[in-house]
Amino acid sequence: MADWTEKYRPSTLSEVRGNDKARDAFAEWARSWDDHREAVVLHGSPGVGKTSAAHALANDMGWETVELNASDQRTADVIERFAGRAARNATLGGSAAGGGAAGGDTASRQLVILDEADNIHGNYDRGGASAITELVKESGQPIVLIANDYYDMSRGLRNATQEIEFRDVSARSIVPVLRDVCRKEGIEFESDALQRIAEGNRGDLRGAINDLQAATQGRDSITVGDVVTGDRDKALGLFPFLDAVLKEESAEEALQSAYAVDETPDDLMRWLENNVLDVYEPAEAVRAYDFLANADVWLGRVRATQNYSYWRYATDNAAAGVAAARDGEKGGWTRYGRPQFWSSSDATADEVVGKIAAASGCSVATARREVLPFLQAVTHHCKPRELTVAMAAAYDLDEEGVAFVTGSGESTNKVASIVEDAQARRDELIEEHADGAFAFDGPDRGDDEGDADAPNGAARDGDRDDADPDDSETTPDGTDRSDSASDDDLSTEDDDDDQAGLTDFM
Ligand SMILES: Nc1ncnc2c1ncn2[C@@H]1O[C@H](COP(=O)(O)OP(=O)(O)OP(=O)(O)O)[C@@H](O)[C@H]1O
Repeated sequence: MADWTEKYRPSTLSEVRGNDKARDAFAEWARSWDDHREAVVLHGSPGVGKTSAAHALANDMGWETVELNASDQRTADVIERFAGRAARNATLGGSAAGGGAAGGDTASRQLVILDEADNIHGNYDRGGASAITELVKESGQPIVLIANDYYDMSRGLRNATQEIEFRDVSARSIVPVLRDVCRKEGIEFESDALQRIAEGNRGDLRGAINDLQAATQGRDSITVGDVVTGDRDKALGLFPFLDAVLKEESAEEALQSAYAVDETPDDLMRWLENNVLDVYEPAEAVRAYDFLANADVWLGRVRATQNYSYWRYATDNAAAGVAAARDGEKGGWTRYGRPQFWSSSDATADEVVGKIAAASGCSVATARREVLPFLQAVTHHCKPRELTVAMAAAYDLDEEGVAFVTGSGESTNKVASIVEDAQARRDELIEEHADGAFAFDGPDRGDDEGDADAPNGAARDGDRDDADPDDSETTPDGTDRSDSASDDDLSTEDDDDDQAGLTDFM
């Protein structure tokens, strides 16, 4: 069966739902492009229609499109060819003259769509952030950059572009889309079923269409009872629980909420662990991680003894403890992330802690209890990226390992590119230190005191690997130093955006 999200992808901007203001601003950007000639960034959560809007706009304008992954090393070359200086006075797509800066034949323009603009990096990629920034500035063709996290983009790139935010699509806007799809597919529906799907997807229209397709597979009607009671529904019950613990309730109330959720303490702990950093201030998070570590100890005892009465101590720590770690109540809305390391967690965890222990010269138990939680905290969701690369290189982690430690999706480009860079980094170091130092530990950089203070080999390696931009002066790796110096997009200031207080951990 065809994928409905593709089948029903909007073909014109007017079909893009739920972001009217953004849509109008985007159309205006295109209409006035000749006057400003700036690229634009569309940013917002996954599945809210950014990429669809870009294609729909091109369609409305009669422009061709070329879609590239911004983090791909080859992208800078491709843009240079299509839209860089060389293309300023030429028309893309083969016609002889007209489009771009030189001519008035706007219909012959080519819209360059750069996906994953928040995932470009400058240190290891030749075609990294600064190359893209230069090309974006000089482009002879309109460029749309797509990003989930605007502030993950380099400052240089942000300064060189206009910005339009796509907000999460409200359930009110999602329901009519689902209704249209049902009508076109000849499916009878109960409105409440569509409403439930819309609410369950918290702003993600793509997710809602996927759920509708899954729930109606092989049938010609849908009722509330048919709405999937699988994973997504379970997560629904968890969101209020996460709000209760991380934002609203006292320790005692949070404990009662934990008993009311139909999940094991292991799962509750993973959900909390995966989301606490998105809500708590650093000092609160430190306290919360202490409680989560205690909960983990009790869960270990349950596993070892099969005595399930210990579960309550795990829950006490995970729910009441984490709630008690918070200073007062919190407001706002948080997009809670599902722990990604669900099924493979045990085998992967064993492999990862084994590698950490081997590389750091500590015991597996210490690696599991002390080093792993530390790494999970400082590379949460792969941020900061450089530190995550350094960690993956230090422990030779594969994609599964990086996903496990960081809580990011294993199949994402982000994780794949981190593993790729880590491998390149290992290769570089092996080459550099081939003179008798195949071990990953590189030459002493002359700050033995710092190393001696580091809690273990892991922190030392991460430190040495240029993870902290402030260290660039003392890093022995000349190549990297000059790279980052010439890369104005990775300014220390920028990195500091994400790394406040990081050095405290190291
Ligand atoms: N605002 C919207 N209006 C109509 N359809 C939408 C909208 N947002 C998403 N969709 C549906 O979801 C699918 C995926 O959306 P799209 O790829 O544009 O999202 P995105 O915001 O670019 O997500 P990502 O950041 O993951 O690339 C589309 O093909 C379309 O079927």
